[in-house]
Amino acid sequence: MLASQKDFNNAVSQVKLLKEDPGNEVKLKLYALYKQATEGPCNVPKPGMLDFINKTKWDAWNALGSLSKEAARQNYVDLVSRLSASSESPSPEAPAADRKQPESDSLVVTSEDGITTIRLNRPAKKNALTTQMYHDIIAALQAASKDESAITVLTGSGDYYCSGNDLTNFTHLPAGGLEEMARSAAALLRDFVNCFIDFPKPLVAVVNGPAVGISVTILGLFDVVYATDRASFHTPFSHLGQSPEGCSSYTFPKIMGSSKAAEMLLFGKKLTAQEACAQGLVTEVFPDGTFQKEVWARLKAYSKLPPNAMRISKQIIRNREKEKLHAVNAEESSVLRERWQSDECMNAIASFLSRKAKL
Ligand SMILES: CCCC/C=C/CC(=O)SCCNC(=O)CCNC(=O)[C@H](O)C(C)(C)COP(=O)(O)OP(=O)(O)OC[C@H]1O[C@@H](n2cnc3c(N)ncnc32)[C@H](O)[C@@H]1OP(=O)(O)O
Repeated sequence: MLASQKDFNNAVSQVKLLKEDPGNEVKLKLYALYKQATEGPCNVPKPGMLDFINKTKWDAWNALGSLSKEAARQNYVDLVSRLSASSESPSPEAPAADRKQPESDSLVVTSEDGITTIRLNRPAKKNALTTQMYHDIIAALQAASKDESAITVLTGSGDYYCSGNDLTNFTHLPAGGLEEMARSAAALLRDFVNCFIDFPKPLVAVVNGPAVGISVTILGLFDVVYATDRASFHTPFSHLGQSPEGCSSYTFPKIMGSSKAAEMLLFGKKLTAQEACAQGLVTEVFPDGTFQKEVWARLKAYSKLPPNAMRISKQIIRNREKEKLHAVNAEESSVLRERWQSDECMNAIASFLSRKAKL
């Protein structure tokens, strides 16, 4: 559930009461989120090079891209709540007191009205997944599986749902070189996907914009996928010298039939939201203008259903598949470990990073 105008007004007042100065970087972030929440995307001319302070503020606001006013309001409220919590002594009554917050601001986890929302929050990079974000999502899913909420949601901030794996992850070579990088990425991938396979509660994807790579493949492991009509679904693995993950080599043919799955997974055919819905990957498509309102109203109603009944029903649906899914995940991760060390893959990533290639 997104923060209300009242929550936002309270957060604005709370900022003035902070006991510690949060520092310039955080203040800049608060400024940008405030402008986005109250005025929408940056729509004023860029200040001149010498107007250093206003240019820095403009850059911060502009970096939020087309993040919706509602999401900016939510991010502002979350940030203020974290700042307030860290400047006060811990209170045992605090609602999410025992939830370990993600290591970085690139993931925002909130719980309200029976719904835990995990929000990818790197809009300037189209919510591309850094190594830290994979770890944070694993931790967030583990916490959500044990918290009080009935439903868990994954969504994105800004105009993209997620542009997939952050391709710069491959540039941070450890001491053991490429081989070690591929080994640890494969282990991380396997742990990450296992969390989706084993997640015990209803898991819903709120796909707020285009989705690429691993953010598309894991949709086959969600219970329900709602998408804006602006969303698209793209798995360009061959273009990147890579191969499918997220159990998609098994779930996609099962969901959409083998030839439609092959067109996506081998040839990288990008689907519109309507096409993805017709092929069963998406549950329902909503007009972008009413997407957030309609989806959250519906989820709020579903979250009132008896949670144990939903868990047990999910268990019956998923249990007979689990062993197979784990085996598929292990195989896909091990094939990718080899792929990531191939010339095809290295050349594709180098091309993207040198700005020669884009999807
Ligand atoms: C450990 C587990 C590993 C699991 C493996 C998973 C496999 C995959 O997920 S494969 C899919 C990988 N993703 C991509 O190949 C997408 C690459 N990005 C693009 O082609 C384009 O950025 C876009 C089509 C998504 C968007 O294009 P658009 O023109 O609208 O925006 P940009 O100016 O390109 O993007 C803004 C900004 O964000 C950076 N960025 C976007 N996506 C990624 C990404 N996946 N990795 C790294 N960086 C990304 C982009 O470079 C721009 O950055 P700058 O503003 O600094 O230039």
